[in-house]
Amino acid sequence: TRTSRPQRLLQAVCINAVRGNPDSVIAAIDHFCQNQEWAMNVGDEKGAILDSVVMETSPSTVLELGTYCGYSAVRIMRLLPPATRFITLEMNPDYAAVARQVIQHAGLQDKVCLVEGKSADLIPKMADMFGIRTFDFVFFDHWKDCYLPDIRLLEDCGLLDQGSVVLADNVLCPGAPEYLDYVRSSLRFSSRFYRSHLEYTRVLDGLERSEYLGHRDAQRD
Ligand SMILES: Cc1ncnc2c1ncn2[C@@H]1O[C@H](/C=C/CNC(=O)c2cc(-c3ccc(F)cc3)cc(O)c2O)C[C@H]1O
Ligand SMILES: [Mg+2]
Repeated sequence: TRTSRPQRLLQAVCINAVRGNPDSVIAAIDHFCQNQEWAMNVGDEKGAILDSVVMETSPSTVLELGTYCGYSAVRIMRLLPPATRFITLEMNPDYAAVARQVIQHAGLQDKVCLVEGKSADLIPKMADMFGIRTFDFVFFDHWKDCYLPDIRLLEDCGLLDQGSVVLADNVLCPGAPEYLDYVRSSLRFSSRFYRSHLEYTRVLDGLERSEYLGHRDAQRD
């Protein structure tokens, strides 16, 4: 049977990227998506914003929802020290298999914990499974209608602390309107929008950075 797009993306990494060099893995994926086949990686333009938010947060614990091919896992972990706890969740076993190999090619397999399963099932188990109390940084890049239920779930499970940062991809395209309304109206978050473009295109998109302010009540009227 034909290979899948993620498998062809992995092939491009194996051929064009230098083993153990995360920047060459990122460049190989961006080149493949710009010149061969579009794929839903956060990409280089929004990736640069992701990099800056990660660096200013300098998190010790990181959670990513929606690994896909591992592009953002490599982007995030290439910036952080080996002691950082990085957990990424992926429900599709075929995508997870590709992501493991992309992450391995980057030489980051010892820093990344890829867990297969659905975020709603796994988030409540994070504390027990990994001994993690709270996440300093969370990257949302999974199904867009899961953004709102999952940020509520993270709050309910006590996995956000004062100062925790949640960065969400695609808040304009494909869009996450209910999620945006929630984080922008909640007194428990301080949010700001980073205007950018849909990966590898000129279509408008952006990232929303929401900082958790602590356990407060009430909704902004
Ligand atoms: C709930 C849950 N738990 C664990 N993994 C989950 C999950 N929901 C999705 N996932 C995994 O994340 C990945 C899914 C990501 C969803 N991302 C998207 O749908 C997505 C779509 C576009 C896009 C924009 C314009 C267009 F014309 C076409 C597409 C661009 C992007 O950057 C995206 O992230 C793969 C999936 O298995
Ligand atoms: Mg995305």
